[in-house]
Amino acid sequence: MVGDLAEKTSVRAVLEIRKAGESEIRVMTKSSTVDLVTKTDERVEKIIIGSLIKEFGEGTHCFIGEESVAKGEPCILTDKPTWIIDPVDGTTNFVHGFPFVAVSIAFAVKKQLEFGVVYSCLEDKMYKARRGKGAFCNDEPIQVSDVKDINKSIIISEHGTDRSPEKVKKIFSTMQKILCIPVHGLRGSGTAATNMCLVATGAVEAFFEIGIHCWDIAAGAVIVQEAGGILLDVDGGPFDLMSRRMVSANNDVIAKRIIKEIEIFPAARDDATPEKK
Ligand SMILES: O=P(O)(O)OC(CO)CO
Ligand SMILES: [Mg+2]
Repeated sequence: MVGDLAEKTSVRAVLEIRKAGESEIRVMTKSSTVDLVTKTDERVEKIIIGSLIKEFGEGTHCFIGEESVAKGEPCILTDKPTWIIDPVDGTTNFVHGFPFVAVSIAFAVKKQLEFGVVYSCLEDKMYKARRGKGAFCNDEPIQVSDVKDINKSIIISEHGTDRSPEKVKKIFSTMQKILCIPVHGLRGSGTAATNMCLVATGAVEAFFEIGIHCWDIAAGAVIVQEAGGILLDVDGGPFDLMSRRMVSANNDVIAKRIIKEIEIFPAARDDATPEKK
C-alpha cells in the first residue's frame, strides 16, 4: 500500500519535472551561489506531500522534504511513520539539461527505512525496494556487482556545493588517492539517488560522499541494501542516515578499501540544532 502509493506519487512527480524541463527554468539559490533550486523543486515537493496527506490524512505521518527543510521545517527523524523526500535530486543537472535527474521518496517507521523509490526521470527507470523483499529496476530484480578486487572497480564520488578550499582540497585528495590505487575509473552522475542505484545495479562498485543529505540517500539506502550491498559511515562505523556521511558499496572488501583513503572533513548533521549548522 505504502509502496504502491510512493510509486504512483513518483510517476506524477516525474511527469511534472519532464513538463517543466520543456520550458524556461527559473533558477534561485539556497546556501550558496552553486546550491541551486527551482520553482519545480518546490512545486513537485508540494505535489508529493499533498498527495500523501490526501491518502493518509493530516497529522498521521511526518515529512522530511528537501525544500520544506530549506524553508525552516524541522529535519528530525522520530519513531513516527516518516516520508523522506527529494523532489528533484540533481537540481543542477536539471537546470543545465544534464540528463540525470531523479525523484527520491523513502518511508521510515521507528527510524527504520522500510521502502524506497528512486525514479530516474529522463532514463525512465523506476528503482524500488522494500525491506526484505529485494530491489528492482522497472520491475526487473537488480543485484550489486560481485567484484572484490578494488583494481577492477568503478567508484563514484561527488564534490557537493560547499566550495570552501580546505574541503575541496580534501575531496580531490581523496579522489586522487582512489584513482591512483588504481581503480578502473571514477564517475559521478550528479544525483546521489541515481549514484546509489548504479551501485545497486552493479554498474559501479561504490559511491561515497560527505555532505549529502538524508533526502538524497534515504530511498537509495533501501535499494542498495536490498540489492545485496552495504552501507557504512566514512570512518567504517555504522551508517547513520542523518550524519551526512556515507559509503555505499557492493561488499565490505570494496567499502573498507575506499574508507582507508577517505579524508574526512566536518559536515553538520541534518538533525543538528540550527545554531550548530
Ligand atoms: O540536487 P540536490 O537535490 O540538491 O542534491 C544533490 C546533493 O545534495 C545531488 O544529489
Ligand atoms: Mg538531492
